[in-house]
Amino acid sequence: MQQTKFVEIKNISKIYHTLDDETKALDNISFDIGKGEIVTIVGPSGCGKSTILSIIAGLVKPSSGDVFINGEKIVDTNKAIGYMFQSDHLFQWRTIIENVLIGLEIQNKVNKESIKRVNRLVETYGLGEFKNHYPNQLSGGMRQRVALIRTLAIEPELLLLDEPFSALDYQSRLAVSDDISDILKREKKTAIMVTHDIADVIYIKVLLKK
Ligand SMILES: Nc1ncnc2c1ncn2[C@@H]1O[C@H](COP(=O)(O)OP(=O)(O)OP(=O)(O)O)[C@@H](O)[C@H]1O
Repeated sequence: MQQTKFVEIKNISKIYHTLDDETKALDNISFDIGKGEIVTIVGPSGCGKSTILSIIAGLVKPSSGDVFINGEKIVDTNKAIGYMFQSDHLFQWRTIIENVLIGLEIQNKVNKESIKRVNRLVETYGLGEFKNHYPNQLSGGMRQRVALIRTLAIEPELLLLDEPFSALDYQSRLAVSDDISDILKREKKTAIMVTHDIADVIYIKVLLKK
C-alpha cells in the first residue's frame, strides 16, 4: 500500500540531441513512490531506464517535467539520494574501507561516528575481513556489495540502483540479490531498481516478501 508521496515524477520527457540526430528517451512519464517502497522498473536495453534514474538523481536535466523528493523540486544533485551505477566504479588504488568512505569524504562527513557506522555496515554484510583488501582481490559479487555499502554509507533517504546485477554471473546474481533485498529490508530504505531482466525482478520481489 502506498503511503504519502515521497518521490513524484511529473510528466518527464527527455530528448537527447547530438549533432545530427535526436533521441526521445522518455515521453511524458509520471509516477509516485511512497516512503519505504521498493519499486522495480523493468524494460529492454535502451528504453530509458538509466535516464530516468539520472534525472531523479539530478545528474541529467529533463527536457520537460519535474521531479519532487519530499515535496522539494530536484534541480541539482541531492545528498538525500544514493545512486549505485551499473558497474561498481570502485577505485582500484583504494582499499575496500577507503572506497566505502569516499561519499562521506566528499561530503566532509568523516568522523569517529561515521567511521564506526561504516565499519559496522562492512562487518554486517560480510566484508569485515576484506576491509584492507583492494577491489581486484574481491569477486564481482563482493565488489557489488561494496558499491552498495558505499551508497548506503551516506545514509541516503532514496536509493537508486541501476542494473545492480548486470556485470555478474548467475550464481553471483543470486547472492547479490539476496544481499540487496536483505539490506533494503533491514535499512528500511525507499529504493528504485532498474533492470532489463524480469527474472531479477521476480527473484528480488520474492526475497523482499520473505
Ligand atoms: N548522453 C546521451 N546522448 C545521446 N543519446 C543518449 C544519451 N544517453 C542515452 N541516450 C539514448 O537514450 C536512450 C535511452 O538510454 P538509457 O541509457 O536511458 O536506456 P537504458 O534503458 O538504461 O539502457 P541500458 O540498460 O542499455 O543502459 C537510448 O536510445 C540511448 O542511446
